[in-house]
Amino acid sequence: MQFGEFADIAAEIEELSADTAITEQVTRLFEGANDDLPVLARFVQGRVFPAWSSRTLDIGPNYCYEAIARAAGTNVSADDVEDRLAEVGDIGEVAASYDFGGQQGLGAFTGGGAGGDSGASGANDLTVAEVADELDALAAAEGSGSQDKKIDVLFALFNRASATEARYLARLVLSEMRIGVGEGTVRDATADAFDVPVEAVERALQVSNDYGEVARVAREEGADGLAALDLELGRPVQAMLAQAGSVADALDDWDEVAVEWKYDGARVQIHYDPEGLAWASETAGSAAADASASDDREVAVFSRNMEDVTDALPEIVEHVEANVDAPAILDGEVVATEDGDPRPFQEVLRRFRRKHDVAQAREEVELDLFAFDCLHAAGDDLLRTPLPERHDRLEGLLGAGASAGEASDDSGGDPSGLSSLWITDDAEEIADIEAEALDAGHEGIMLKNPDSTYSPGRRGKNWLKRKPDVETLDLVVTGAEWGEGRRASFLGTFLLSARVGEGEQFETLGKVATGITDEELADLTELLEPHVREQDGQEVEIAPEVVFEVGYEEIQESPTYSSGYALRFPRFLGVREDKDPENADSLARVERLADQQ
Ligand SMILES: Nc1ncnc2c1ncn2[C@@H]1O[C@H](COP(=O)(O)OP(=O)(O)OP(=O)(O)O)[C@@H](O)[C@H]1O
Repeated sequence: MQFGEFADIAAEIEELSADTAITEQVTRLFEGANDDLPVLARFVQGRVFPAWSSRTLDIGPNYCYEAIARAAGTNVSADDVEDRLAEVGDIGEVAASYDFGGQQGLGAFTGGGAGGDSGASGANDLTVAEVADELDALAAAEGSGSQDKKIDVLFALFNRASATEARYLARLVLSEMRIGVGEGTVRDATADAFDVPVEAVERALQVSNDYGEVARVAREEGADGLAALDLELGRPVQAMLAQAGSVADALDDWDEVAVEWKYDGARVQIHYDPEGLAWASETAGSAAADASASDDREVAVFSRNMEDVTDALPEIVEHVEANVDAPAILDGEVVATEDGDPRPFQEVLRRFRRKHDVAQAREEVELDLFAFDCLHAAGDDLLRTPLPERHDRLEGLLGAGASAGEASDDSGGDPSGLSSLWITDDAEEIADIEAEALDAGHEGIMLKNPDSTYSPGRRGKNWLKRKPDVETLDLVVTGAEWGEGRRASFLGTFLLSARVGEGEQFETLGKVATGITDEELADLTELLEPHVREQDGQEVEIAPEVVFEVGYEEIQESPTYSSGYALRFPRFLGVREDKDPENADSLARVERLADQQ
């Protein structure tokens, strides 16, 4: 297909606003695409490379302005281009505003690829394939003088472009296509153009992460071909994502909840094959130049954006080589630690970006892996497998540690890098796990549906990150209960009250027993014992003297307590030593908060 034809269709799509009309246009584009289909499926979204690829053009906007200026003529400078951009705000419009062509520089004839032998504009002879090849060559330029080479390639393309072609070329190069075509449009258009179920396209996209390849397979092999596409070791897939949610949501929706620590680090997807990553050797042609598919590595590590960060994380590579004993795709979090305690997650991101002196960076910032999921184990794709089974396979791969359903340990993981998973329907146990995670310096907990499969790229309801408490309450302790067993000498459960009026009266609204460590229990007992007024069996009445800060998920109307309200899932956050009962939260505030929910 001529690039001009693509540019005309892009211009038509840009004029449309209805999603259905846009999908129809993209469908027509795909139907008439011939060999260019994979490239068009990317270009129309503004992508030059497949979604799984780490490749970028790696050309700064200034170099692009420079190439446009050179193609526009001797009296135009990169600064002029930038000034015009500041005025109109769209690089496509700026590029389209110049009359390109006929600039006889070296670059006009040395595109570095297929388009070398044609000169002046107006010839309208740029093809989609040529543009793709030239951009491939541009991305491959590296080393000294590479920016000049890149400018030459771009100049040669602009020099042959009509105004409409230049508009979409410039936007493509700077990743600013913005014609209203997203991933969903391409998925639907692929299904419509080649008469395959949209679910089949969706699944194929999830496993391959390659819009071009999926469109080609849909056309040539139909639904069966799509069903045959599988995960490839070495080719990253999109990570499953989470929504904000509460323990109440989780317990209301599922019989049991799978609970994990929410580690404070950065997401990684690790591909491992002791025989060498298959995707690296199977990809031929331009894809072989891909940074993530260029050698016979055993381990590849990808960031949440599917950037290849393998070289920046040698200790993770070594860890996987030492601990994993079969081909695998692991999902997890890398955490920066110092003496076992997590450091701010920005330190991990800094390590991800590090290209030079990696050995020194490794000395400065220690990294630990917590693998919490597994998409492939020893030849089996596990996307359709429920979470606890995936976790069992993960445990099998890492060969040690805690397993699904086991009681809490105190590390949230083990030295092999396996993250712990607890399955429970007990809100108190969940709160304890959260308190441990927070104590260990992590972000909190993830709540996952134990029946859920792995859905790449989805921010669904099956993974909930527990919302931090929006509000906390400062409440007065007016009673307590002695603990049991090894906690028998400590006060354990604390009755909480809200203030009425100036603090002469208090009304109860809940009991808190979670979020408190053994050490804190001892301190709280010492603090409260002098205020005990009366004792009846295990229960004691306490004079209103001490104020607790308490988190909760919800305030419910309830006849159980004298205030007429009850806190759902209250958690102890600390003693407000700076507050007297007279400045504790009032029942009026509790009522207001309950109304606002
Ligand atoms: N046990 C875990 N399971 C899943 N994700 C976890 C876990 N521990 C830490 N995480 C991190 O939490 C993120 C889940 O939240 P979300 O999908 O909303 O990503 P996000 O947008 O990066 O959010 P956030 O900024 O809250 O981390 C994951 O991407 C991952 O990096």
